Amino acid sequence: MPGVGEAPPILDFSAFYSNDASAKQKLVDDVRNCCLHNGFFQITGHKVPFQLQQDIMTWNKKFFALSLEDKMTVNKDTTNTWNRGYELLRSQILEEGTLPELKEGFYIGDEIPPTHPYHVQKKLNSGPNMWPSPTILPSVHDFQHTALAYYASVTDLAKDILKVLALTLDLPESWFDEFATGAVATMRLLHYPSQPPDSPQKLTRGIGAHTDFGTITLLLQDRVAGLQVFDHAAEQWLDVTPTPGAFVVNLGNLMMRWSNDRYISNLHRVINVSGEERYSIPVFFSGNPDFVVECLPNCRREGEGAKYEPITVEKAVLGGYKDSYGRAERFKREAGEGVVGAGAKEVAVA
Ligand SMILES: O=C(O)CCC(=O)C(=O)O
Ligand SMILES: [Fe+2]
Repeated sequence: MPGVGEAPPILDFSAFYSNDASAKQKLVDDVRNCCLHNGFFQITGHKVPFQLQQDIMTWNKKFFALSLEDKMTVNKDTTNTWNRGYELLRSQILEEGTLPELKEGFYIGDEIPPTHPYHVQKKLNSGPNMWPSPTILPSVHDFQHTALAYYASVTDLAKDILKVLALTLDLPESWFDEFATGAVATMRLLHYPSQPPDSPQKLTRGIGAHTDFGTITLLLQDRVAGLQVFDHAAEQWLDVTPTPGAFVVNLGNLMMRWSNDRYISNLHRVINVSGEERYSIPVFFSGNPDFVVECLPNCRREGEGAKYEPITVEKAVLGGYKDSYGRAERFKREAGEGVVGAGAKEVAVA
């Protein structure tokens, strides 16, 4: 169990792929402890190639180095309704009362053609990606290839983590397989400029304190720190220092609900006061949008009932979307800045 005031531990996930039953059991026990404690852990020893992690991070930097005008050609608010493409700096406020967040993003998901039933039926975040044109980005092919290979590799890892989560609940390893088939997941490339020295410390955020809405999130950090996790026992924010090759894994609100609040979806935030640009890539794994989530076995104490009604993944995730963009828009209107971008939506993917 991570002690009070200790950052999420780094667990060696290779035990999951090994034949060493006691090492595997230790991994399961460690993951369970983290899920009960604050819903955060880190993993090394996974199968996502280090080179692929580096390549996608390089693309993250190259994409945000494009001019604003070029990035706006794939603006997510004007080009589509399924949450793909570029998100402007200061579009979101996840923490009420703070300033619009100092981050810009680029949303990528499974390459879903317009004829796919998910797109036709307007399922959660489902449709074609929004890639910059080759005139803007001559090597866009390599960007697509790298991003989709990374997406596939990380969503495979998410499915393996779900197998471990099943074992933590004394369920068969395959318990989440049906839920994970036809799963929707979204990744976002994120760029956090360094906070200007004159910006008010207490109100400035790269991303405000929030919990994620999906099932699990797998986050890759570049070398610049800034992510913090709230430790309720110690009542303090803990730094999650970047470790090369490691993923930060956290449970989202859907997993907390599914486990009858036994497992924790925890508050986290980013504040970048490093003086350097920060880059990160979260992948939010939601699950099959039509799958019905109802209280998992082994998650009720003696005599305790299910706290929540059964709900589809899609409904749970959409219901969790906060009005953070609306909040940022309102803030800007009230500050007399006018609305940036056309019609930002009242939804957030976090
Ligand atoms: O950039 C990070 O380190 C965290 C991002 C995050 O929490 C989110 O996008 O939900
Ligand atoms: Fe998050």
